Amino acid sequence: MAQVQEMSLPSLSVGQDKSDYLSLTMAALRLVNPWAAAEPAWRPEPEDARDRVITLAEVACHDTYYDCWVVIYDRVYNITGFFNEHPGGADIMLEYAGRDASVAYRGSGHSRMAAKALDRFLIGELPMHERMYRRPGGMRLSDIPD
Ligand code: HEM
Repeated sequence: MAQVQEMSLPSLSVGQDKSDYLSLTMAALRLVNPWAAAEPAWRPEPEDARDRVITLAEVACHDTYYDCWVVIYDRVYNITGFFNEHPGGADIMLEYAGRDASVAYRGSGHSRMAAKALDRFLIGELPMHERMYRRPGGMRLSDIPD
């Protein structure tokens, strides 16, 4: 019995490579609960990534709970991991995964605080020819009929 313990836990002893211990722990967590050990819910985008030009076709590829981009006023946001934090709930946002959510966002009467919250998810903007709002002569939401 003592022999089995020595053989099965060699990398857990003090002084061994800590990364082995960490990966073992993460693997064990994944077995117990696959979501708990997944990637962190939200990670800030590097500053320069915000200047990226992202097409609607690329946005459309990110249309799941685990990988979700939306377009709001011609800007592209990666809201993966924000679902459970959203005061309006996850389902409502998931409906717009990979799509333009400008009208829904506007229609829900979001506050300035919400607009500020958006900023942390910004990853880029649409090319000029795909924009609806932020271009010369672009649409104004107040012009949209009821
Ligand atoms: C994508 C980025 C979004 C962010 C950062 C965001 C953020 C927020 C925040 C901070 C609130 C709290 C109230 C406020 O301060 O306005 C809120 C509420 C709400 N959001 Fe969003 N939201 C987003 C997208 C959406 C979308 C696409 C919808 C779709 C309709 C939506 C629907 C709602 C609703 C219905 C509420 C009101 C919840 C309540 O008062 O019970 N949100 N959101």
